Amino acid sequence: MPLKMGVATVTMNRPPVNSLNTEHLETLHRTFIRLENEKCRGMILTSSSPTVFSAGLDIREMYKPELEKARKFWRTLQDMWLKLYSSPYPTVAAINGHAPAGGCLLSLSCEYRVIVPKVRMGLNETQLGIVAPQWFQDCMRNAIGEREAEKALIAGRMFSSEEALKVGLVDEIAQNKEECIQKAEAFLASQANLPMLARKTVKLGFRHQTLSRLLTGREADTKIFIDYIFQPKVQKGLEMYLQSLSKKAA
Ligand SMILES: CCCCCCCCCCCC/C=C/CC(=O)SCCNC(=O)CCNC(=O)[C@H](O)C(C)(C)COP(=O)(O)OP(=O)(O)OC[C@H]1O[C@@H](n2cnc3c(N)ncnc32)[C@H](O)[C@@H]1OP(=O)(O)O
Repeated sequence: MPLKMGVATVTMNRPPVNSLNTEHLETLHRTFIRLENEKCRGMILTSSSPTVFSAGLDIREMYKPELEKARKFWRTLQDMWLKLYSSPYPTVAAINGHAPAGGCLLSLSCEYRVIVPKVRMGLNETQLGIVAPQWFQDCMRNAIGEREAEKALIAGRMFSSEEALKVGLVDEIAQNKEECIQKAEAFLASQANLPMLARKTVKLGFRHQTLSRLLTGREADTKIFIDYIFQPKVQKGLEMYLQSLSKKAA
């Protein structure tokens, strides 16, 4: 996590696809706490993979899990997201590869998004026969508005880079990762002279409702997740999806 002029670049590096397991989520959470403590002036979130930003939640964490491990997984995801979404410093996602589901959530939790061409992003859960949790949905709604979010979530739509720009899911398209980082740095530079306290107060004002909804209902949210994934039909669906992903690799 190099810090240049107080700006940190956080590069996710969990090959092959930066899927989010408990350990990876803990690392991200610790990183966001550290950046806050070190009074970081801005953060760029990106990936070391040339083709994938993040494949979202690690499906193996939800397939035939032990109860306590599944609870810990979900609470760690909540912790990581609460820290990122409420960060006092400006945040940019440099989306240098595909960003389905939880990968899309990570980018939606940043304030500004730059994407490279020919990749896809979106909350595709419906297409997998699972449901994007309420706070995932809220993040999409906050980014693109009620009507477009409803259409996208019902369909589990994956947007191309160009479609994402058109609907406002991302702010800019860059030609490659290098330009993506340059544009991310330019956004952070544009924020640098704003009074930090005023800036973060306005940001939290906009995000307060979405944050409170999860903060006040964390246990209920965890219970919904546990009850949902332990259903036999959901487990069957996850099994088939995992098989289809590894068949693709064979
Ligand atoms: C409103 C009220 C609601 C109430 C109800 C709520 C209830 C809650 C329900 C539960 C919520 C669950 C939320 C889930 C969110 C998620 O994030 S689910 C994850 C969704 N992710 C995906 O669908 C992405 C799947 N992956 C891909 O599409 C592709 O891998 C890729 C486009 C990202 C990259 O493609 P490519 O580079 O060609 O790599 P692959 O060959 O496909 O994969 C390599 C390797 O990685 C494995 N893998 C891929 N993705 C994942 C993953 N997400 N988890 C685990 N593993 C993954 C893949 O199997 C390959 O493994 P092997 O090499 O075969 O071992």
